[in-house]
Amino acid sequence: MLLRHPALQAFDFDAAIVDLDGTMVDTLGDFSAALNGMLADLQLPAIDPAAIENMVGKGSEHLIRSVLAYVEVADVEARYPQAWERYQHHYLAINGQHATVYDGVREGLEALRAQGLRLACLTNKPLSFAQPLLRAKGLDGFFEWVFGGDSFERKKPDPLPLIKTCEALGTAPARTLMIGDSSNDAKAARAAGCPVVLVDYGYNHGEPVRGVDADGWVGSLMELTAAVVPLGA
Ligand SMILES: O=C(O)COP(=O)(O)O
Ligand SMILES: [Mg+2]
Repeated sequence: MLLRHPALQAFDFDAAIVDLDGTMVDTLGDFSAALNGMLADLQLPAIDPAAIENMVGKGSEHLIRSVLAYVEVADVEARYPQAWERYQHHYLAINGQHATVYDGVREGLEALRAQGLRLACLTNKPLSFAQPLLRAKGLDGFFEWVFGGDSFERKKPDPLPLIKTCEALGTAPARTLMIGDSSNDAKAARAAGCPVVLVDYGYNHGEPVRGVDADGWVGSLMELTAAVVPLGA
């Protein structure tokens, strides 16, 4: 664990905004099942989860376009509408079945709530995927707000979704901690003026997460809070 922001060391925040894929839930199995279902329907070759991992993080539209390009579709835009329709069909059918909550997430969220922090979930996933996933994993009750990649005009790494989430929470960005797993979360947080801490186990486009401009890195949400919250005290 490395925390280099004074507010992180004192853990002096009013709220936290938590990313979903790669931070709270390992959804690579879901992505793989839905994308390979889509590819089979389009009579295209299958893709390996290891290749998918590097494409996750910028929302479903970007993911589908990246996968179509990866399997060497000649005209990605021509195939895109059918691909998106098939992807949605498969994703909603399997949502959560091949996904697991990372160790320390539940305990970490409980500790953040015990500190009196307001919590929101902000993901680039479509809201219609995110809400049932959080419910299926028993994580929905932690959050006052859940926003998806289609909740606002622009997605992370644009700061707009973070600014809008702070507005919904009624908290100042400087007192609202972003907890994520990728450069999208960190860039959005920097531009919005939120401190940002990254977990070191998620999806960061195949790049080392410690190379991202952030205020700290942790091995789990529990580790983040255990250092600062006297549990049981
Ligand atoms: O669906 C994605 O692209 C990733 O979503 P995330 O913002 O929860 O990491
Ligand atoms: Mg993520």
